[in-house]
Amino acid sequence: MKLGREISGDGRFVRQPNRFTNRIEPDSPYPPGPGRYHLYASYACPWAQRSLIVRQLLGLEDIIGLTVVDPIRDDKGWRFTLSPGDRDPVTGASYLSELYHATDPEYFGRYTVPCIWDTQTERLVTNDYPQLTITLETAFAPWHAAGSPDLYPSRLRRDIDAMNDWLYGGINNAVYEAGFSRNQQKYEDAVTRVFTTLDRLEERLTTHRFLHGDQLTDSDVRLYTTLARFDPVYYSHFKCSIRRLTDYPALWAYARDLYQRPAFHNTTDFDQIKRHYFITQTNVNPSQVVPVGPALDWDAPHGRG
Ligand SMILES: N[C@@H](CCC(=O)N[C@@H](CS)C(=O)NCC(=O)O)C(=O)O
Repeated sequence: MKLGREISGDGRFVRQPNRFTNRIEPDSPYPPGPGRYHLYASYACPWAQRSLIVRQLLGLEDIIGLTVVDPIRDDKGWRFTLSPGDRDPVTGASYLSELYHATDPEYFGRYTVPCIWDTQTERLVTNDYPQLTITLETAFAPWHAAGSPDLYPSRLRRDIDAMNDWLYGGINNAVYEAGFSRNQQKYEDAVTRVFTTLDRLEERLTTHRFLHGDQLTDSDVRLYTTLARFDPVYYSHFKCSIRRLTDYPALWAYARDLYQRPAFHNTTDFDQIKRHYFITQTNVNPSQVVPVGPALDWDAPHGRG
């Protein structure tokens, strides 16, 4: 993978900015509505799985289309080899990069999931993954299924935003900083931050069912996609190996509590996750050998009510 531009002079991984940041919102060039927008995602990717979970939790499957990319990227990036004829049924493209170049012929960064395509203008609207779940939770509210959870309730928005920022720096992106670091000290800084964050989360989830109390929110979705990958991938591949998720009783039970809900379970594919990281990230795993374990019982009773 092409990380060259994202490794700073001191060996630190600094993630590229999101290139497409238009918003789907009422009274804008991209108003929300059924059938117009199409999501491109990978089951392997934690940033993309957030949108997959939220789309299912809110019952938006018939409102926003979906194409899932092959978990294994080649040197031209994400491929549509899971779709009939190896082509995206919506655009006819073979590679996700074709959508990026159709939107901006000068685009030179990595071609990332998740992203949203507008079938009317035939352009990418956004690959701004932190905003994407919020958009599904707010702009698409008129199309949420009856009885679906309010993942971004007005009274908690400030707390959710603050928690999400803290999760990003402390764990969601910190595992990547540890894994992609080319400098011992920067790696140690990142890995220490990961485990300080997990220790604090363990304390919080010992007394709270979810991050913000009794109600499942957007923050839980963001934490879950990192926890699901922790023992199978980040522990070994990204060298986040001080402790395992399963060494934290409250966090491990919390992760199972979420996993056992259909929207989380249906979008968690451990095989695709492991094959993606271990085969595609040859900068970290040149042999491309995929580990067999770990054997984890995600279906064990969580005991959290
Ligand atoms: N959009 C963000 C985050 C999303 C992201 O990194 N997605 C990964 C998969 S987890 C991706 O699509 N990577 C493509 C690549 O590295 O070529 C970014 O630009 O870093």
